[in-house]
Amino acid sequence: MKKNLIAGQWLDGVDASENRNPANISEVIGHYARASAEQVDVAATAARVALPGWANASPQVRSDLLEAVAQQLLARKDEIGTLLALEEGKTLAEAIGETVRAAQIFRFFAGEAIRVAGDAIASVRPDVDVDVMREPVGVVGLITPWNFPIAIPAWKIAPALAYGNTVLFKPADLTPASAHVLSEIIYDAGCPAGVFNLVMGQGSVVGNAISTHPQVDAISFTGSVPVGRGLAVTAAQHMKKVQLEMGGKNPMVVLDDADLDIAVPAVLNGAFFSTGQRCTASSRIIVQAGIHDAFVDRLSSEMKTLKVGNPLDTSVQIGPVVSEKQLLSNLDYVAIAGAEGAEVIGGERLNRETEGYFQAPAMFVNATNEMRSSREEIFGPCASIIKVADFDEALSVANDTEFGLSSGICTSSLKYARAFKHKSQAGMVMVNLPTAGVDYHVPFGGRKGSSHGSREQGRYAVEFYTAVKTAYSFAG
Ligand SMILES: NC(=O)C1=CN([C@@H]2O[C@H](COP(=O)(O)OP(=O)(O)OC[C@H]3O[C@@H](n4cnc5c(N)ncnc54)[C@H](OP(=O)(O)O)[C@@H]3O)[C@@H](O)[C@H]2O)C=CC1
Ligand SMILES: O=C(O)CCC(=O)C(=O)O
Repeated sequence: MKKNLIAGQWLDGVDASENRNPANISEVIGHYARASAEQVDVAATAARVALPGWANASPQVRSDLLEAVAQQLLARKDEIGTLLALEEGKTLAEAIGETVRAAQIFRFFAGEAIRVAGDAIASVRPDVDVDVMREPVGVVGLITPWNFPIAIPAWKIAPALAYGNTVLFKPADLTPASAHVLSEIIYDAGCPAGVFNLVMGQGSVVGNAISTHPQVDAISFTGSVPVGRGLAVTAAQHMKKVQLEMGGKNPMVVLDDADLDIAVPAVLNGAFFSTGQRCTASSRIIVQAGIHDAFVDRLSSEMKTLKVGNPLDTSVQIGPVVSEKQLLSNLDYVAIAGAEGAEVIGGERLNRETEGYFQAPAMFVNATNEMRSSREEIFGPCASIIKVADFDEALSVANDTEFGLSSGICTSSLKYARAFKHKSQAGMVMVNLPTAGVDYHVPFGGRKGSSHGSREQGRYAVEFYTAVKTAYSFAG
């Protein structure tokens, strides 16, 4: 049984989750303690008690801790990547890559910890100095999803600790193993008791207890739109700072002048890699009429060659869907797209040597942007192909969505690339690149229904994880 870390102690929970391999559902990866609301209370109190010590610790101490975590993640990337692939189902290469990305994030924020800066601004009054300073927000609750079970925790925990906050971390109940290893590494690196608390368990119990706890000052969440919206309301009721990263229905535009050698791999990657389980996945492929048929032919023939199977087999390109619930939901959307009049290519459940949640990638050709399958986030390896007449229609369809996380365009025209970068209503815009797969050191986030609050990652994370104080002093 893997335990929670509360107030510096590894503690049992009230019950436990059973973590199973989605590529081989008879294989149990481990049992993970689920905390109670009372244990969340103990963790929150410990985080509050630990806050002054950590907030006032030398930035070098915080930096050294984060660097030690980065080094351990790098040293153990193959072992952790294997565990991650086993519990979440992404391929070994993707899982090791995600572990390295987590290490790079910790290393980046090890640097940021010693670069916290303010402003000295001239006062409008004589002999008065004005200093704008950044202080920790306080106790932060970090609630993360299953699809990036080590990178998303890393991009919340590392800035939280770098800027002097104390942490309550709740990973997804479905994928606690990578989060648990990361927590052990943070503990072993010498993090003081109460500064970092791991509280595993279900969202309805542990997540709810964190988001309503009076000692928690701020909540950073990544996950679904309904839960995110609920957290925004709860945060407002409790006057907590909140940051939400939610869904996407990300468009990839392919213009007549696109290079198919760039566009097809970009769409294969953006739509189907990581089994389509990325909030940045390309799920609406908006293709200009002149290139449409050639693009669809080539995409469908290359899609059919993608090898779906056990993520530990290094020749496999697409691992299983994460859970039975998610697979059934994906299969429903495949049926919906067909019933709505799209021509469905692929998308069926697949049998492999072991019993798992395997699904063939799917294209919904001749889709329209009005179809449910083009409007709702599926979160599986499924992409609608929508034909348009010209750039203006492509842009209008791309922006016609409640979401606004990432978007992309494949074109050889500087004019259209530039126009798309400026007019796309998304937080992240890609030119001749997949909509998914972002750098770790630049801002991450979206607009409209995709995100709420300030940006994550890179130097922009300082906005969420610090509070600004303006200090006036009279020296006359
Ligand atoms: N934008 C993104 O990056 C992601 C989007 N999604 C979208 O969400 C859908 C469902 O995925 P899922 O993981 O179930 O997403 P959820 O939003 O349900 O879960 C995300 C996190 O929030 C927790 N949570 C759930 N309910 C509450 C609550 N009431 N209060 C506080 N925390 C809560 C979850 O806990 P628990 O683990 O117990 O459920 C998990 O840790 C996907 O199909 C996809 O559309 C999913 C993952 C990432
Ligand atoms: O595309 C990426 O690299 C990140 C995607 C992501 O953060 C997510 O799906 O939650």
